[in-house]
Amino acid sequence: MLDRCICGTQEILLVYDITSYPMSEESETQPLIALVGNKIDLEHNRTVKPEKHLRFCQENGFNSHLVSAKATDSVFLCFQKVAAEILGIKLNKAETEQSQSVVKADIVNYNQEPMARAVNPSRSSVCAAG
Ligand SMILES: Nc1nc2c(ncn2[C@@H]2O[C@H](COP(=O)(O)OP(=O)(O)OP(=O)(O)O)[C@@H](O)[C@H]2O)c(=O)[nH]1
Repeated sequence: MLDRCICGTQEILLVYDITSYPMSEESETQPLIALVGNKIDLEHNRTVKPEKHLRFCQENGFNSHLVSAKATDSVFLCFQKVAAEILGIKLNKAETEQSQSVVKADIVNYNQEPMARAVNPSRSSVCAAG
């Protein structure tokens, strides 16, 4: 996957500070790495299969996140999970659901449809969910 991210590149320079010894050999903890798949609002245009995303995470020991930077709810949840993992906190269901917006829709009873329209003609009574 990395080769795809840097396609068209002929060389990559890794620059470090010769006056500061790399911390990785002295530090006992390694940073957590997560793979974040963006644009999940464009599921119909998906070209990276979910299995491939998950396999890559499993093979490399990465955490997995799927977000849409456009529909920002999932981005907040992603950062919430990352922060919880760093702090060693286990998020409960209520905590993970609080950042996900609830979509509300009217329930249509077609048998009473004419009456419902007469009572509240300005409200739409049709809902389409994708
Ligand atoms: N639908 C959708 N569009 C997105 C999302 N995130 C970014 N985009 C759009 O994708 C385009 C590229 O976004 P950038 O923020 O410029 O990302 P980038 O990595 O610099 O993109 P490139 O320069 O194309 O590699 C923009 O038109 C964004 O509006 C998303 O979650 N959903």
